[in-house]
Amino acid sequence: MTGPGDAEPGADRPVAVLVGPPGAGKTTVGELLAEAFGVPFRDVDADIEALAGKPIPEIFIDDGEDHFRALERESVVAALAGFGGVLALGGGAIMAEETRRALRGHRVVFLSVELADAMRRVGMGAGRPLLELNPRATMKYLLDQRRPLYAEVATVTVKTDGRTPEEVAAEVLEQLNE
Ligand SMILES: Nc1ncnc2c1ncn2[C@@H]1O[C@H](COP(=O)(O)OP(=O)(O)OP(=O)(O)O)[C@@H](O)[C@H]1O
Ligand SMILES: O=C(O)C1=C[C@@H](O)[C@@H](O)[C@H](O)C1
Ligand SMILES: [Mg+2]
Repeated sequence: MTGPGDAEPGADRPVAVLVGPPGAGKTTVGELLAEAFGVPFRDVDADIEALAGKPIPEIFIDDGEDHFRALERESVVAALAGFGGVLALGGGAIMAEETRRALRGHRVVFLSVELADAMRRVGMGAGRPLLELNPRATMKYLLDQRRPLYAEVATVTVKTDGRTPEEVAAEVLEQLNE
């Protein structure tokens, strides 16, 4: 059994790791879950920006996606080993086999979202370099390509379509308690 009362703020592994596509609500729901658990929230996208000293779109422009993915793999491994709160991964982190392997043994929550809600939430993809061009077709491609990988790493899956962040967070807590 797990639950808010069982969270260990000083622990060196995340209470839960959130994965899912852009617009799934990893950051929004992650913050709500951290509050419920009484632990800090951390977003690997923010760790990467701190490591690179610049925002994600600039990393893509200046250094390319391969360099971004290398920083991402490094940041995920560091966070999994040394952070005791709720951790959100970037939408594409699970593309790396190394990262999928590193997630084994962790409580991994897949926040799923289908095309219509994902598009409504990310709009024209501002601040998300992969979605800058043809956002709807790109999102469809990303969802189709990644769905099996999110499912592979997940210990819990929660559908987010048509639900508020609060409803999603409540179901995550319920499923983590089962
Ligand atoms: N369940 C929801 N219902 C409606 N809107 C939502 C929901 N979850 C998140 N949103 C909204 O969708 C947008 C994207 O959410 P958020 O940034 O949390 O997604 P994300 O999974 O962290 O995306 P990214 O991978 O790009 O970081 C935000 O404006 C947020 O307020
Ligand atoms: O879906 C993706 O590949 C990405 C999602 C974001 O969280 C960022 O990690 C970055 O924009 C790449
Ligand atoms: Mg986010």
